[in-house]
Amino acid sequence: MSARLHVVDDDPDHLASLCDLLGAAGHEAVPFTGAAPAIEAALEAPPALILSDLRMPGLDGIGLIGALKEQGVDLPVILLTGHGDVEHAVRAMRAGAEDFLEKPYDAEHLLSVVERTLKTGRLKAEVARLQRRLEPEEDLIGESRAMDEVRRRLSELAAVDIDVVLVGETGTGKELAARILHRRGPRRTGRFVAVNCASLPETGADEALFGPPPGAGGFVGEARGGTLYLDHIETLSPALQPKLLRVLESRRDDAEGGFRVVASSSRPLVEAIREGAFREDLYYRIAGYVLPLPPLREIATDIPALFAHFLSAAAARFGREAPEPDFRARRALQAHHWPGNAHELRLAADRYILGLAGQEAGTGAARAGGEQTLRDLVADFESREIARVLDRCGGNTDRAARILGLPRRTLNDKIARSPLLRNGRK
Ligand SMILES: Nc1ncnc2c1ncn2[C@@H]1O[C@H](COP(=O)(O)OP(=O)(O)OP(=O)(O)O)[C@@H](O)[C@H]1O
Repeated sequence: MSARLHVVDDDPDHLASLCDLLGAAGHEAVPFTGAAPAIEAALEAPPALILSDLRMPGLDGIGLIGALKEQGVDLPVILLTGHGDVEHAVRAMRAGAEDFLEKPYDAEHLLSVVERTLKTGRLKAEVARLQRRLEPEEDLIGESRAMDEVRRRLSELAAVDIDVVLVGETGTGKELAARILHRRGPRRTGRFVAVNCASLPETGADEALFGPPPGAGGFVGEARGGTLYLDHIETLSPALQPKLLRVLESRRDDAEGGFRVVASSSRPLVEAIREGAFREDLYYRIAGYVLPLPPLREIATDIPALFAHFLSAAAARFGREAPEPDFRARRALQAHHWPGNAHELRLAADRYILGLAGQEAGTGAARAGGEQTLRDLVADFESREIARVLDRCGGNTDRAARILGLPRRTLNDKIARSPLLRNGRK
């Protein structure tokens, strides 16, 4: 199949003969006598591949690959190296060259390498297209000002390929945000490797992270060219912190361009630093930008939309009808504290769809056939919230009423009406 190829060589005779050869094979070969104009042209209209000499005055072939990567252009580049120039060939491959050819090259061999690379490129594009269709891009839901701001920041940060620390309570969408940073950034063709620092085993964590030869395999190796998501980094053991620091420092000299780090923490890392639980030098390696994610109670206007999203997902998962939104319960949904944020809201939606909302709490609100209204569901949450606060206050209804912002009589009424609370107070 014919394709448009960019050919780069500072020697005009070589350049002309390469273009002739590729043209005779049915391709459109566009000549460039230096890396800089080739990069500019590739940014404007990316060719199917670039065939470039390695050694050129000014920016060489490896510099060309680096510059394209930096600009977020993912293109296969084949480099032409001098005969027996093993050191440069190795550097070329490490820098991310698709392949290399030794000069003087055999015309047939050159054409077969070009064809193979074009075929791989077409397959990759097809796989990416199918993947996009199978996994429609998820975005953060919410129309509040705070959520708007988070989405805008994420788009800006994704484009500049900076390391980011996401700070937020459990279920505030940190992992979803990290995936968005990866998917919209220049490393999107690399892998997104998620590591939960909280579940790294005491022994063997080293190997899992860094692989057998230091820095070669493990999660860190898999993430090369992509994004390493360090979930719950505040829990990374003191023994592993200096090791991670060393790996991150060596990223700078990594010929393959290293990887992007997105870390998440459930509390501000500066707090952990103050307590001596987190290394300050490690913090300054990863905190290119610190983005806080708001808890649901601070973006209460977004709760109904997110709940509706989880309801329709649950309905699809359990093969049930998605219910009509019930606006009467809107305020009550918004008044709940949702300490588990999206995780808790998703479970609530599951329970609602399965008709389990009132039953579990013993409020007696559940009806047969999954017919509870959102009101029942909210009554369930309300009872749980009251029980939690009463528990914290040692059963003192005066104090509980103050914390809950309810008149004491209203609280007593609610306790009298809820079997869960009545039983709890016996
Ligand atoms: N604003 C949002 N819009 C759409 N989906 C959301 C939103 N917030 C969270 N979710 C979804 O809720 C679930 C939990 O979110 P996620 O795993 O990203 O949270 P997290 O902060 O990483 O949690 P944890 O701290 O427990 O690891 C995911 O399925 C995520 O897609």
